[in-house]
Amino acid sequence: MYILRSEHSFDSAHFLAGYEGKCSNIHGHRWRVVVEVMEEKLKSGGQLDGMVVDFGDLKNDLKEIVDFHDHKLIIEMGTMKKHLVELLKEEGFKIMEVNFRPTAENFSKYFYDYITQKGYKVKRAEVYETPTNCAIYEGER
Ligand SMILES: Nc1nc2c(c(=O)[nH]1)N=C([C@H](O)[C@H](O)COP(=O)(O)OP(=O)(O)OP(=O)(O)O)CN2
Ligand SMILES: [Zn+2]
Repeated sequence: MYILRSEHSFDSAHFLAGYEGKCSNIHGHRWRVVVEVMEEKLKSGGQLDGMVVDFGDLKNDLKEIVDFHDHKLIIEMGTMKKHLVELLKEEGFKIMEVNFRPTAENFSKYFYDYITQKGYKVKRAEVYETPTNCAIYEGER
């Protein structure tokens, strides 16, 4: 099995509604997203000869989704008063509402699913909240 690894990072704020402790407050991370894609066989012939996929394509696809989250406040839908969210948006703050609790675990599956849907055979996606804390999602294959 051949495995390629690519990574990209984004800076964003979040909070964990219902969490007791400092993470219930809005705070930020430099989120590091690492994905691995795999293939049993390398491409044969042409531009992609001897490759799993072109690193450039994987890098661009990962960057596109990761950059979309950069410098935003990411909140779980329904966990902040609607009018407060609207006011913040009116003030020009970038708020991104997601349908999951924004934990490293949920983000790892979220990025796994996105890259899979882009057509890659994804082995795993890792999301680092801090340099030493990381969640991993691996598909069942
Ligand atoms: N299993 C998980 N546990 C926690 C998650 C998570 O996504 N999955 N997230 C958080 C918070 O987002 C928090 O920001 C992380 O805090 P902490 O582990 O305390 O990390 P710090 O490096 O900021 O801690 P210091 O002690 O301040 O250095 C919590 N748990
Ligand atoms: Zn956090």
